[in-house]
Amino acid sequence: MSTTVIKNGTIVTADLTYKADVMIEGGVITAIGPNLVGDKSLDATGCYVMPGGIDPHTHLEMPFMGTYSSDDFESGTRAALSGGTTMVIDFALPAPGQSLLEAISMWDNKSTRANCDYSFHMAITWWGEQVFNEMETVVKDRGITTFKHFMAYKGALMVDDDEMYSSFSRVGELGGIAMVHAENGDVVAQLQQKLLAEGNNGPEAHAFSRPAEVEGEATNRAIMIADMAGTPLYIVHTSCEQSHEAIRRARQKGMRVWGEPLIQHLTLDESEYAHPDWDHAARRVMSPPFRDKMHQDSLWAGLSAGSLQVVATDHCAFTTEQKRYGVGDFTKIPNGTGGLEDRMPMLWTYGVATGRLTMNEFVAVTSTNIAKILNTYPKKGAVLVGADADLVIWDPEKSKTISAGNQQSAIDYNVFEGKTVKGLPRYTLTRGMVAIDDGEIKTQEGHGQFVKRPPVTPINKALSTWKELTSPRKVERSGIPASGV
Ligand SMILES: NC(=O)NCCC(=O)O
Ligand SMILES: [Zn+2]
Ligand SMILES: [Zn+2]
Repeated sequence: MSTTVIKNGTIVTADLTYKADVMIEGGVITAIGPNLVGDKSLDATGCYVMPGGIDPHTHLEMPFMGTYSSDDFESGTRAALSGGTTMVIDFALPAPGQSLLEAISMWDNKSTRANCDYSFHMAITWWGEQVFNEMETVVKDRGITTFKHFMAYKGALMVDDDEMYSSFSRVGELGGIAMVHAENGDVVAQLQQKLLAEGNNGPEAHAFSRPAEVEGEATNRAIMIADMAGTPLYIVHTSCEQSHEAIRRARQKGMRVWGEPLIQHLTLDESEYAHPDWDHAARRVMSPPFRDKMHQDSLWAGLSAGSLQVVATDHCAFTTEQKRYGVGDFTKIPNGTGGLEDRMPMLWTYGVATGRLTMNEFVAVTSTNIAKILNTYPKKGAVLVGADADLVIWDPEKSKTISAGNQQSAIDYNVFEGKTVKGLPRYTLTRGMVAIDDGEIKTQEGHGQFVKRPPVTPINKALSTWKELTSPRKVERSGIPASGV
């Protein structure tokens, strides 16, 4: 088997920065050290050699709001690799009433085209004995250990507290992790109707219908339900201080909860919805909506303080034509934005270059933390001997201005249009294969493999041990008096 050596670079991991070469053979890292010699070499002079990004939140070719998201596993993972991301985790989404296993086989079919490795989360969109039973197969046979619950999208995907508690309890029993889209869907539905009745039907009303309070309330509720059910909880797209505050407070009390801000919420704000061009505003409609500077500062602070752990995209891209389904009624605008290609360069530019994050924190929040949470570390998220050679050779001097005209995503606009980023991949490697070569796309459709993830992480073990130790105990009494009646 031939060997490749990445030469003259500086390795940056979540905890170390040092100069060394990296040897790759058969898709894995086989040596790290000075002066390595291989059959081929990649020059990393002036670059950082980092674990490829892992985006734990994508929706590729997902049926949603009467249409399908426009990036599929081919274009989506091509966009990912182009921006230095080497693994995505997508959501297998059963229609209410549909078998979980049937939904997974639909996702299996779509994902055969992936250019990089991937895994799935399972969405719980309804509850019943069948779901309860199938969850075991999902975890044990399919290696899918994370279960997402939508607290919003009333009448479609939303589950109620009763269903969440039942499902969370089952997730805990199986050694999995519960996830939530935390917004109070009942309140959102009422606000939407009120706004429409008042004639507020433009895309800006989407943001009015989803204030930070609906997110904060739902986040806190999900955390308390998960703690009572004894399962670790991952909050997707944490967008505001109210939600961050609930996560921070719970973590300080020893509860097992993680928060995931998106690159969009960190760098784009609510003024986008006030844009005079309907299309501009509608293209940025997503849930939760973009917030103001106070919320953005809270998210950035959470990443550096460690109260928020992961930066994702929630990549769910719709074309302008699809967004126009909602002309005259903002509730019909398909919710979602793109970001797969831009997450890493945007976070580097607005995070590392501004001093909000160290390079090591950048690696932690784009790759290593989520690899650990999802129990796929150190196969993924690491520069270590034995790890998959999912690597990005990051050139801090390379820059570009983001434009839909030269992006990989299939849609006709980019929410970051016009932003200049400095810090881009010189090479992106997926299991040792060079997929991005100094801007040239060399991806290989179908190269991506499904990554199974074992249940019962160290966090699951610790939580279940603690819950068992502190569970209610019957008081054994010797002399119980006769009943008084
Ligand atoms: N976030 C969003 O608006 N669309 C994708 C589906 C979801 O994650 O809620
Ligand atoms: Zn969501
Ligand atoms: Zn999502």
